[in-house]
Amino acid sequence: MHSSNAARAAQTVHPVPGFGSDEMERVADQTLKRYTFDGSSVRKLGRGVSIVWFRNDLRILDNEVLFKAWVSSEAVLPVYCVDPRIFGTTHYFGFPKTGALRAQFVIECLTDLKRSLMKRGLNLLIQPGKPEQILPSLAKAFGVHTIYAQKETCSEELNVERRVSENLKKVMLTSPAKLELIWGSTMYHIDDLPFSCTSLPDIYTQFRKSVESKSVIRSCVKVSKGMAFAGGESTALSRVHEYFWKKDLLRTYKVTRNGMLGPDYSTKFSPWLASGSLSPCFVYEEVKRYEKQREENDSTYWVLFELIWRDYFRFLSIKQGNSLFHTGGPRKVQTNWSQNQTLFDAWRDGQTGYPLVDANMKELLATGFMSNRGRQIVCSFLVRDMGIDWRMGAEWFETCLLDYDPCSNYGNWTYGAGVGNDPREDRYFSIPKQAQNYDPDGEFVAYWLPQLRALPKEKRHFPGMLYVKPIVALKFGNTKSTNNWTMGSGSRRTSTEENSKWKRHDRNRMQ
Ligand SMILES: Cc1cc2nc3c(=O)[nH]c(=O)nc-3n(C[C@H](O)[C@H](O)[C@H](O)COP(=O)(O)OP(=O)(O)OC[C@H]3O[C@@H](n4cnc5c(N)ncnc54)[C@H](O)[C@@H]3O)c2cc1C
Ligand SMILES: Nc1ncnc2c1ncn2[C@@H]1O[C@H](COP(=O)(O)OP(=O)(O)OP(=O)(O)O)[C@@H](O)[C@H]1O
Repeated sequence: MHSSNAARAAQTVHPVPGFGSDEMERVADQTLKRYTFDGSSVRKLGRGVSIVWFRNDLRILDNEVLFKAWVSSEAVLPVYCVDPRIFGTTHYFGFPKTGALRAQFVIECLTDLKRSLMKRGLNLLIQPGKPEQILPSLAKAFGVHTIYAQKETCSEELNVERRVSENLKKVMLTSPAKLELIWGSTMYHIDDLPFSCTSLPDIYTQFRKSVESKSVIRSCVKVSKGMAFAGGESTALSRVHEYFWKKDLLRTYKVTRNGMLGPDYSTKFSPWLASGSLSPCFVYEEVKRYEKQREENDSTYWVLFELIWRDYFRFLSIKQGNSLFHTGGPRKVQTNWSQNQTLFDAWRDGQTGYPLVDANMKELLATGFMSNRGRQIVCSFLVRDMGIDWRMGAEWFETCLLDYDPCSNYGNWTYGAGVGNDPREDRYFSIPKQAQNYDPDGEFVAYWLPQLRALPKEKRHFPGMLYVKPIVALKFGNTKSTNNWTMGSGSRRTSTEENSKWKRHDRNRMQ
């Protein structure tokens, strides 16, 4: 981002959570106190040294990896590897694999984690390099018996896990350290699913109903005072406190969640969930506590409903393997996507001529975040109105999103592109309808495109000559293309799209 843009963005973004550092620390300490016990009920049988390899689980609260390491050894070495591959490029289109904003967010997570660990007499070794090189040599140097880490599911991460194991055997010939991978990251534990991941239902609703009726969400793992961890996830815990308790927004989540502007229409938990600074089981327990103490309604349930989507995409990544990243998706749908660079650049830079799309893309660039509504709109616009290869959009999201997670990102993109596992998904988001329903006064677009603020509200979404010319015509709209781009050049058509009328596409409401 240019520095002038950055300065402008800094003035227009809301801090989430909106707490000062004192309040944040108080909330984090109080929350962790509730999740702390004296350790007397856990027998610490372990001997020797173990490594905790932190990956996407940058927290203390409800961290089973940390807990297992603690009970199974006398000394614990926490390590985070700054893998140079995450600063490489995305697979097909060569975007930066990690955009600057997510890199900054992860640095903040690490700083906080290190600070909390140090408060309690542990340290976090943050080492640049590949895990398969760093971990075996540390394991050898310290005579480590086990490396504990959270299990991942996508091939890049699985390859790293495999290489770590292989190198442990090479480097420690006589008694190699074990790599013990522990499930985490979802609300429903993989071992508690009523089916194996290979027979995961292809329809979300079937998955949800089945886990809701047959599985139980495990209690959070309690941290121990003896182990003396606390507070690394201060901002995450503060945000939960702020959203649920202080601002009392959980009560109305279901009616506000489709908003796009400001910090409070939705929880904004996703960056912390993705980096693992926040446990979804902790969020579940907080929802239950809120329901007991304040109110139980559709909104309180709906946060869990959304978290079950998150779980679903994680489990799907196991079932689908690399087909999740392939152009035809898990259903191997044959489509002639365009990779027209001019169209793609206009989308990426927020220069399409459609303020609703452009404002969302500017928000993504400036903040690393975009609302769920916005993501669905820009995804539909890219794949349906522009006919561009959905993987270009997905890889750009991979670069930019603070909450980037391969399963949720590629899972949602395959759905949006109509190549996901649910054959009923074929969704077109009409820009005029979305604008009318979700930004009727043009407040969102005027926020990110200040030049539109001077216009009357009803003109902000279709400012005509006063704004960038629309780069393509809408498939089901009445806006004329101004650069002679026609449906044939780079657009894709499927018979279902041609036949479908605009319908309400809120996936969640449809089910
Ligand atoms: C094209 C596209 C790409 C996406 N990429 C990602 C991604 O890389 N990482 C990511 O975490 N989410 C992704 N999402 C899902 C969703 O947009 C974000 O999780 C949500 O906007 C985050 O804001 P929030 O925390 O305020 O959500 P809330 O509305 O407050 O929801 C609470 C939590 O539920 C989960 N959740 C909500 N919606 C979804 C969903 N559709 N799929 C999976 N989990 C969901 C998230 O963990 C979220 O934090 C994507 C959605 C689309 C349409
Ligand atoms: N965590 C991840 N984040 C992003 N992409 C991932 C992740 N894990 C795996 N992938 C992607 O999955 C794909 C790997 O699948 P596969 O091994 O079939 O690829 P490939 O043979 O290189 O792909 P293709 O045959 O399509 O060129 C790659 O696109 C890889 O980048």
